[in-house]
Amino acid sequence: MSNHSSIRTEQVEQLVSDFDLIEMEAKAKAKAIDDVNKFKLGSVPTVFYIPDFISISDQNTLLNHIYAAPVSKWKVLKNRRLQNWGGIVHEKGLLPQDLPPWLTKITGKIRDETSLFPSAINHVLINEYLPNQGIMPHQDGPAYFPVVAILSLGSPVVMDFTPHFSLSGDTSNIEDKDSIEGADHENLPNYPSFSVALMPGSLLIFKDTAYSDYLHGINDCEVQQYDAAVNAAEVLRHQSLSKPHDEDSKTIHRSTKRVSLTCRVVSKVRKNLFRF
Ligand SMILES: O=C(O)CCC(=O)C(=O)O
Ligand SMILES: [Fe+2]
Repeated sequence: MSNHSSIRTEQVEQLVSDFDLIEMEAKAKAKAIDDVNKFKLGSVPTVFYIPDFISISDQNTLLNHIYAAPVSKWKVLKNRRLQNWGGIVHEKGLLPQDLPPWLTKITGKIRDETSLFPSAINHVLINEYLPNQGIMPHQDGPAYFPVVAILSLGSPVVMDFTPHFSLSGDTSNIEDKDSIEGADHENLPNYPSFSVALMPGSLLIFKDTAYSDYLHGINDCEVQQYDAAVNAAEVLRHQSLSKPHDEDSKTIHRSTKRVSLTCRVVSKVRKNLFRF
């Protein structure tokens, strides 16, 4: 074989292997999308709840890393404590800091197994709540790509979603616009209020309308009703595996701390302090 044709053979082999790789990646992505679609919850686009996303031993390892951080890493707020990882989020973008390996292990798994994020997750907020603490209904800031993944550790809680049209400003898909001027948003059939119970080890992801037209929050009560939760059966399954409970009352007793990891992408990343 001449030199020429062997070079060409190598190029063809390289192309074939590149093509195989692209095909394998596309197949893996399609499979991840198929898999995550099985975990869609409720009627509002789009909420996913993946129970037991990480094992109990991985939950403990994560908690050990979180509590190994220096006390100064905690920012103390009135109703919770939080650690910020990945850098400072400014209006104009992220002043980035590398995530530690114990966090990239989990953010990489979230991205690979869901295929819902456009690029590597580069920001993680860790919130810690005592049993009587919560988070006010809010919408996540505009700096984030509009998909959020929340990994739960420790005590279960109920997260409430309530519609808030004025925040999104996009009412194009609502037929009766006059009706949203009034305060009675919650009765619009396409925008029901709903709750999701967040059990330890689970991953909640929300995007689309659930992200843009809803507020999310956690009540600051030690005892929370979960009968209206769209995944109420999941709580029963989880509780029957652990401790005795009162099935009739459908309540969660928050007996210990809850720790959550809010994982997001800040698309605009600042290269240095003064330029973008
Ligand atoms: O702790 C949670 O589950 C929610 C946290 C949250 O909404 C946020 O950090 O924006
Ligand atoms: Fe939030």
